[in-house]
Amino acid sequence: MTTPTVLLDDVRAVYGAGPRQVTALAGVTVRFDRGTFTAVMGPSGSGKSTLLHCAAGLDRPAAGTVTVDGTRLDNLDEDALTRLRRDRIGFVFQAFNLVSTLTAAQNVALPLRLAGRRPSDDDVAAALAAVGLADRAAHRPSELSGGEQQRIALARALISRPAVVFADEPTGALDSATSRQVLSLLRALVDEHGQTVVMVTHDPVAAAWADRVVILADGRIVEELGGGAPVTAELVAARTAAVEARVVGTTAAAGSSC
Ligand SMILES: Nc1ncnc2c1ncn2[C@@H]1O[C@H](COP(=O)(O)OP(=O)(O)OP(=O)(O)O)[C@@H](O)[C@H]1O
Repeated sequence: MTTPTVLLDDVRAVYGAGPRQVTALAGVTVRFDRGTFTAVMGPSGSGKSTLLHCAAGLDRPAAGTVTVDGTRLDNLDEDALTRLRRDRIGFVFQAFNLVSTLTAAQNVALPLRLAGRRPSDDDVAAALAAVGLADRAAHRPSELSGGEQQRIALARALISRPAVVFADEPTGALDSATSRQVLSLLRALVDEHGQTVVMVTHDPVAAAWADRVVILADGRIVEELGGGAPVTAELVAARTAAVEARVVGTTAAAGSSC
């Protein structure tokens, strides 16, 4: 059996306290194996971002354990957790992707420099070329489009080779051609470099690039697609719509009993 790159074991996450407490994850157990590409889907509010944040060590779960690359995150203090995130985890998040004062090349080199390893200019140039941005090396993030910024984040993941890349709606703001570019780069991280990718998305077409789709509802995994069988956009759309209908049905039934 392969060792999971990321393992969540009965993870619970809550926000707030008292009557306003919200259970965002109600006991999630899931593994992401090395060299696999998983899409995480589910209705709005189902816990997708919370799952990603817990798995990436950005939030600490209320209960349960998260293991990344063999290290249990609950055993780490904040400094060790920061180092693990920097060294072993790649982020393709729209909110905190790139450092605005650094050029594209400097942003690509940043995680390795912080880890005390200085990538050569050639390595940085090769990573930028791989994402089609060789001619943008000296640009700052504000001088790049949203899609180009996402690709810079991917170039960073190419050069620092983290154990796992977490992507939160990486194609949410992109046109379909740029989306395809970003998704094929994520696919290449898995197929050509044996890396592990976990991507939250609402888009069945994006999810169809993954090997496996995990569907959340109300903080629980309610369905998994893939695992050998092909994941098509049509199948993903049908299954996510069915889950959504069940959630809406449950909410309507709960509402009508008040
Ligand atoms: N900071 C917070 N404070 C209180 N509740 C929160 C907070 N963040 C998320 N929640 C709640 O936790 C639940 C899960 O939220 P989460 O953001 O993980 O869902 P999501 O599936 O990513 O949603 P979306 O698709 O809309 O981004 C929701 O009910 C949400 O309202």
